[in-house]
Amino acid sequence: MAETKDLPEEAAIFGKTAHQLSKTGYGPPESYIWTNKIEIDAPLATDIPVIDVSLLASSSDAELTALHSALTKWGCFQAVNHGIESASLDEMRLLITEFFHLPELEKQRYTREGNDIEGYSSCPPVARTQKFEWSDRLHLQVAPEDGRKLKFWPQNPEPFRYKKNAGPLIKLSSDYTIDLIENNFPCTCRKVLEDYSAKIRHVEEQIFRAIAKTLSLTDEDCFVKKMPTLCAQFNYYPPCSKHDQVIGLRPHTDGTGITLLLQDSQVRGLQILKDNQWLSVPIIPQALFVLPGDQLELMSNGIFKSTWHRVVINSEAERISVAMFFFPDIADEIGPLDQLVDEERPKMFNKVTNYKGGYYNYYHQEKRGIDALKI
Ligand SMILES: O=C(O)CCC(=O)C(=O)O
Ligand SMILES: [Fe+2]
Repeated sequence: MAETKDLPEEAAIFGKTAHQLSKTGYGPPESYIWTNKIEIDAPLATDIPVIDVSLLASSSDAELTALHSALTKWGCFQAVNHGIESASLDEMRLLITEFFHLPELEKQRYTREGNDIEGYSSCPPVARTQKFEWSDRLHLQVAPEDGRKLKFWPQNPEPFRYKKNAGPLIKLSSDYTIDLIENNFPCTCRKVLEDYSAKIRHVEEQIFRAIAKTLSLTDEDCFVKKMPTLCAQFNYYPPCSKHDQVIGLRPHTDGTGITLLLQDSQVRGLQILKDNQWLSVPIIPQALFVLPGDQLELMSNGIFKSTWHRVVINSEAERISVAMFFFPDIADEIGPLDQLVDEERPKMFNKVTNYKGGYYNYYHQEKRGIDALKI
């Protein structure tokens, strides 16, 4: 990429998103430059466990053992055979790409307000004490339905569907008409997200039931029942000429029960921290990358740990991802499950309500709120 000049700081940060900055032709402003070295080319974690969700659902002992081992040794896994067709995954990816390529004014209709988590923005809520991240995001609560803030749900990009079974996906505007005729409703961007959310909920339930089984819990639905809240976060990482000096997402663990992540199908960027080393997560286009969050660590009384991860930037190519976050209700008191506390494993954490509410305070400091709950 051509040499870039540095952009004057004030002009650079005033109301601009990472996407806008990437298009100026200047280098990233000072407030985006990280002083510590970022290993762009971290070794590829080729042996991240791959778990077959269909085998979990049929209670295969071998797969349940593999799941338990994946969660304790790696703290993450690639979920395959989860039942969501590749066309749906690609539809979601394309939808997100198209959203972030809408004119800035159009996207700004969905701008996040104040310290609200939901909406479109180039930074998460709460005062920033650290460097900015080279990414833009759209965060939406999907469930419970009565908590949706539809004003943040994009009406654009234009409704679309894709021609399936025709080699590479081709966007066909006429498919919209077909969809209208066949299904008698318009296939809006909202509808695509709703469809995807229903499918991903099903996957989450199968994974959580299997997790309960690996812990020999009496109630297989104990995690499922505790996670009524589903939020979608669409991430957009523009390319950056100084990609080894900026970060897409700072090191963090998710504040969720569990996160089901759809990665970009071509551009890598996600890294996990394993044994104090950053490793790059390979892309399996049809897989969902599963990360246990802080609240699973809490409920499992520390048997499973939330995993540190971050996102690095590519010098030439943009990257997108779709994170589906499953949370407990903020009014629900969350703590270690009784069945997982005994003399050998005494209670490790105090109970908490609204863990999510305090999450970003810790996030900006690269800390975990759960550590403050340790007994
Ligand atoms: O973009 C990615 O691969 C990871 C996104 C992520 O960690 C998040 O949204 O919390
Ligand atoms: Fe994350």
